[in-house]
Amino acid sequence: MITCEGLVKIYKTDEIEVVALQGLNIQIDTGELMAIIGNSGSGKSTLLNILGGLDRPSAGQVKVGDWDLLKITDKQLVEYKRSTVGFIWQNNARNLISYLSALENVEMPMMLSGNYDRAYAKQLLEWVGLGNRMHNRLQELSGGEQQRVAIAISLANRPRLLLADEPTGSVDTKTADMILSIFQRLNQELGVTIVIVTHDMSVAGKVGRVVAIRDGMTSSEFIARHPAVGATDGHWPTGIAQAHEEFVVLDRAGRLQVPKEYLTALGINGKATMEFDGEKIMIKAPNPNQTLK
Ligand SMILES: Nc1ncnc2c1ncn2[C@@H]1O[C@H](COP(=O)(O)OP(=O)(O)OP(=O)(O)O)[C@@H](O)[C@H]1O
Repeated sequence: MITCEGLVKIYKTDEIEVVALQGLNIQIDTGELMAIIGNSGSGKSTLLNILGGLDRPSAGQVKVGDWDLLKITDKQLVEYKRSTVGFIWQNNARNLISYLSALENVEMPMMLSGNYDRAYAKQLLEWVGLGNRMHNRLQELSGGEQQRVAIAISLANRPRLLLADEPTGSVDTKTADMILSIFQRLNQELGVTIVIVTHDMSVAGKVGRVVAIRDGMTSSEFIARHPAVGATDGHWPTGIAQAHEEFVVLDRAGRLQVPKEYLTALGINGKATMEFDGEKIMIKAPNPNQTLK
């Protein structure tokens, strides 16, 4: 469903240029429930904003279904955002209108897009476990309940792709678990492709695949060994290691990212030696006794 190849995003502010994505590659299949994990500033939100049509890429390839987000016109982008993609943010205030009821909030995007469907709006609120609170005003709901309303809203226009930026960032563990269960159900029952961006390692154990981003590039990938097994201890890498197998990501040119800790531990800086013994490849610090002549 999603293909990014050599994706680049450069932010230009006055004289400073920030390269937020530097040739990122990622492939996400239709029907996946996956997470993108990375430290602050690694480029996660930038990627999500590009996939959501909120920001434009600088270069590279980015396709979502039939849409080419590099070449898309502004008019097509409006249509893309309305028809294909739903968004959930950590701070749900920007999705919600506090003086309207939960139901009215879900109906609002339906009205704006001309697809008003009260029965579906109610069904969505049932799905997120708010069947008995749908007539309450938003301001009468807790933060966790509001976040669940935001999930219902994001699905109002029946998007095929749901993008969630730190959806569990401002809720307690119990609510976070509930939100992730809702995602699992929506993914299984509606077949919505769901991409979650987070630095919350406990999310990792509850999705099929985790892609780690470092410095604006995909670095490694964790695939669930058994989709039903979820790490609940929230620890990285132990929790994810139990449920997932780790792979390093290689781009088409054969480039990979070696974790900084490994390089530091081996004192590798700038140059390394590489050996292939027929089965494995070994990267070592250059031998200081071997000087180039
Ligand atoms: N609008 C912008 N203008 C300039 N630089 C930006 C802008 N948005 C993001 N950046 C920079 O791009 C880099 C990647 O930012 P991004 O928000 O994508 O990271 P992130 O992984 O989502 O971080 P966090 O977890 O803290 O949200 C950072 O260095 C950030 O400062």
